[in-house]
Amino acid sequence: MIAIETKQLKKSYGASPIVKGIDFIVKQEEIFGFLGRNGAGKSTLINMLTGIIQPSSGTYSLLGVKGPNDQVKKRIGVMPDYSILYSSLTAMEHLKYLSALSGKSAGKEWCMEVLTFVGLEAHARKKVAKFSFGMKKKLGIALAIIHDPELVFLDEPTSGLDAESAIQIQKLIRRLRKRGKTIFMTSHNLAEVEKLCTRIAIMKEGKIVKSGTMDELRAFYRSTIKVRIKHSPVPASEQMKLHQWLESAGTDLEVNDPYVTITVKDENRIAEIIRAFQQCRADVLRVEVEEPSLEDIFLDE
Ligand SMILES: Nc1ncnc2c1ncn2[C@@H]1O[C@H](COP(=O)(O)OP(=O)(O)OP(=O)(O)O)[C@@H](O)[C@H]1O
Repeated sequence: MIAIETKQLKKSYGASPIVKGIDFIVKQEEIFGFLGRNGAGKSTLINMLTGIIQPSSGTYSLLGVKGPNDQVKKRIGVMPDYSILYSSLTAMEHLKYLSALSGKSAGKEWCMEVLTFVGLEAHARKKVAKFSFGMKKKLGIALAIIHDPELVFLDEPTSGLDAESAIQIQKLIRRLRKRGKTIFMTSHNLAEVEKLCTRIAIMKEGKIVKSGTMDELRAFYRSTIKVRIKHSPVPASEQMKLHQWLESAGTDLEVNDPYVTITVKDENRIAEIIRAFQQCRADVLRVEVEEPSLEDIFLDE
């Protein structure tokens, strides 16, 4: 079954478009990561999918049901912002009271099982006032799964955490998947989604600029090769011809004598470029090839 499907989902505030027509599909039991910088529109998207805000246009469905839909809401879990936690309540009280509020009161045993799952079993009776930030995030995940949902939304589950706590949360997310849950998470940490997610979408300024498995994204980026060539002077009579040829051979052409920089999609092009210089009676003195990292491309996109 398809866990999430959106079609041209949009959200504007006044005249400002924030999410600009998003189409994607998340299959069941995936950990799908939405990666984007601050302000890309990730939280706005999650808030639309979880029914907190209404889309301006477009449609979405969750677990095969067109949203927003109260019945399907019971089958999804949303990690709350830690600021909604009550400092005077214990972890156990949070689970009991908040599950009662949502209409399906959780028993003590089940609450304990969920707290054990997130690693808070020893802190069940501790007041949240005494919780570290990482413990609050774990309690947030516990609250998201207390009603045993099929699909779990986690908005920046590890942001602000130290490395060790982030790893604990990442392990927790993997274990959720092993239990058959579908996870939709946002992050601005490329290394994190690379380790954790089965597929990712890169979001920039309200649009998806690329999506796929990490292997697919890497393959795409590997096919982008930046070549820098140092050459001997090109005879004036040949310069125009060479320039025109180079323009057709790749993109981002920069000519800065004695260097030419060009981006090509296929490494066979490099040999052709060298031959083109020779045919124009110039020698290639040096070739430097740079394959950009995913991080470079992501930041440049
Ligand atoms: N209620 C609102 N009214 C007006 N603008 C808003 C509102 N909510 C969000 N925005 C704007 O929408 C843009 C996207 O915000 P959003 O929180 O979705 O981004 P994000 O990718 O989740 O970023 P972050 O990682 O910082 O949370 C921002 O420019 C934000 O100021």
